[in-house]
Amino acid sequence: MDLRLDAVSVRVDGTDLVRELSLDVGHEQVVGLVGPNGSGKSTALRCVYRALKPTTGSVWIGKDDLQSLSLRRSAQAVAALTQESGSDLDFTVEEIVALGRTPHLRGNEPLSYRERELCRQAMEQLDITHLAGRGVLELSGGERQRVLVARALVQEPRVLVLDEPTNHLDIRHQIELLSLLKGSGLTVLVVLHDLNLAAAACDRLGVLAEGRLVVSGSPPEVLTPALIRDVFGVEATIVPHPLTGDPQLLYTLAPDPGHSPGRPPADSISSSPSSAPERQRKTA
Ligand SMILES: Nc1ncnc2c1ncn2[C@@H]1O[C@H](COP(=O)(O)OP(=O)(O)OP(=O)(O)O)[C@@H](O)[C@H]1O
Repeated sequence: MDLRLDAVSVRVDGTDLVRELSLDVGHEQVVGLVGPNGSGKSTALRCVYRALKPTTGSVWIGKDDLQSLSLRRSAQAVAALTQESGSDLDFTVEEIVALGRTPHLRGNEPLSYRERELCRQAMEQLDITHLAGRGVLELSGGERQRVLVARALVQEPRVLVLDEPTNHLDIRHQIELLSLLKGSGLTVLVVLHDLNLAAAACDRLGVLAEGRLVVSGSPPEVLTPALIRDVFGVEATIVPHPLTGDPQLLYTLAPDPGHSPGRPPADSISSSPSSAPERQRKTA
């Protein structure tokens, strides 16, 4: 097991944000953490990249209790792409990507040929080579997100954690990023909101609600209409993807009898004499 959360609880100001969360991520597995807003996903991830210390329970990287590692060793072992990552760094893309090697370097040691090659490959994989000389602060949200993923990859971590990495990405780059994670050979714990992409990209899913793990297992085991209803309060029809067999969720927008898109509200229709027959035809 590369990553193990063992009965992790986080209590802040008397409130339990995460409650006795146990979750394993096997070697080279991609595990998705899903759940409603405020269910504790980011808080759980923070315990893995040491931004938070669990109040009780522990996080294991291989055979090591994370808290027993030096900060340098845990920075070598765990790379994180978070909501806060790199928002204040005024460097070029190339420089930011190279920063991923920092935990492995001593002092001002320059990058080796192999490390420079690693940076080049990561930039190519993330489709940012053409941005190499640009300042990150002038990039779009999606471009910056890809730069940060490249930085995490060059870190060559044992475990990669990502908090909503598809934020800001257009659909092509979402698919490319998740395909990359799936085929990367890295051990990955990733928070995702898009359940269809999560089903396609992840070997296993863990579902959080109110800080507790409700269920974990393969996407077809976990993603059932009953679970989606109970946890998200949403009705979903679930069908197998025609090509891959992965479960895919279909939603219907909540009906609003008074107003449908593209039409004025019902009140304004009924107040207009000329629209009365039209309305009768539609309701017949
Ligand atoms: N430092 C803090 N102090 C107090 N409450 C906090 C703190 N950090 C987070 N919370 C609360 O803990 C709960 C879980 O937050 P968290 O960010 O882990 O949820 P999440 O599942 O990642 O949500 P989202 O999907 O909206 O990103 C939320 O109700 C949040 O308001």
